[in-house]
Amino acid sequence: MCHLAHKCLCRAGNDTCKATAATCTWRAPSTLGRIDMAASRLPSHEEQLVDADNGDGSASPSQGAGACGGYGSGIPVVDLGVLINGVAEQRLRAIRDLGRACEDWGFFMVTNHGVPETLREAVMDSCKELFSLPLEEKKEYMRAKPMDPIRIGTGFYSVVDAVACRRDYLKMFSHPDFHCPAKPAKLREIAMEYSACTRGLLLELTKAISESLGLAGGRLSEALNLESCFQILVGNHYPASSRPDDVALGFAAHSDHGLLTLLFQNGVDGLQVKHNGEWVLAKPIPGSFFVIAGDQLEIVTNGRYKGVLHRAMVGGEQSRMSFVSLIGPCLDAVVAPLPEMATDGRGLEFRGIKYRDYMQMQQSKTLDEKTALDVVRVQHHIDMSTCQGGST
Ligand SMILES: O=C(O)CCC(=O)C(=O)O
Ligand SMILES: [Fe+2]
Repeated sequence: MCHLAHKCLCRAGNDTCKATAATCTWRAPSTLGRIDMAASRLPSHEEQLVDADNGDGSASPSQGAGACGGYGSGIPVVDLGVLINGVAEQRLRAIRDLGRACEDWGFFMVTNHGVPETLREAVMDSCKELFSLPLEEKKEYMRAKPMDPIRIGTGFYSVVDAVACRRDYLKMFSHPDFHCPAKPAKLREIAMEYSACTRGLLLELTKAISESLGLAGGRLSEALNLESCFQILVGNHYPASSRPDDVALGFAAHSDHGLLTLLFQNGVDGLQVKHNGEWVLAKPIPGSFFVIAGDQLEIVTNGRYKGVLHRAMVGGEQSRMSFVSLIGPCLDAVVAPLPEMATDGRGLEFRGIKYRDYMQMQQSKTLDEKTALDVVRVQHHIDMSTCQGGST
């Protein structure tokens, strides 16, 4: 059980804290070092396949362009410690800032999140070990289909990729049922703990997001049946290139199918987020997480908070890794805009869809920016007879 007096984030989603004393320690972000595993060389699946000559898979130069970001690039920062333990006035301000971050960016960093750096390192490390396994050990999962609970692959979903993406991935469904490859042996326990810990964090954020919309803290959770929320863990590996000027697409522009995505990376940047029509390079505050708003947040809020477009660029001599924990509604929940969100005469922007069906559709489509969301978007026909002339 937790030994700390303050509220343990691992308990946010469950009543029983499963964290050990070692993993439940609240740490200020300033004490957290960055994970630097970039230097060590990890073979890509492609290399493992020993395919004689694969071509270079480079993306067009325009894909490589991206506005430079620093912590100063304006990406909002949310202090979870204040959201959970802050006094009333501080908390209100933090919730208002969180609402603004969701509305203006759909993307922010979270600090004071309570997930121990040792746990982040452990999960990234075991994921790296998995990628290093001989192909023979991974083959079973490389044949998996999008809705299979464990999948290892290359690209987005290789069968439907329109562009070559230099990305190897491991995906595992971790809630309501936990799935994990048998090897490496240590992955199971670590991933289970990471899943519980980050689920608690994401549910706590969801509560605050609900409040930021002027709703009760439990409203989103109740509408999406988050007690049985779907959760997936994804490890991404973007292999290094031998040419330092070789900038390419690691992961094409997309929005995530879920509600909220939590992401951290090894010491190598590459994640870009679309903001005001520009690609902004996301540079993390050491020890922080990125939070990415997903399509289900856009649907349930009737478009007020948008699932943000993001992509990963790769290039240079260091391989990049990122680790994702994503929560979505219960797979059987029909997700539709909350009636409270259809105010100011806008009407409903989306039709309801079962999350399982949405996910299936998104995973089997070619990645083309927002196509999956467009399928459930209601087309409002403009009655031209009521138009008064040109716009301002
Ligand atoms: O690797 C990254 O930074 C992006 C990964 C991502 O967008 C995803 O896994 O959905
Ligand atoms: Fe993503």
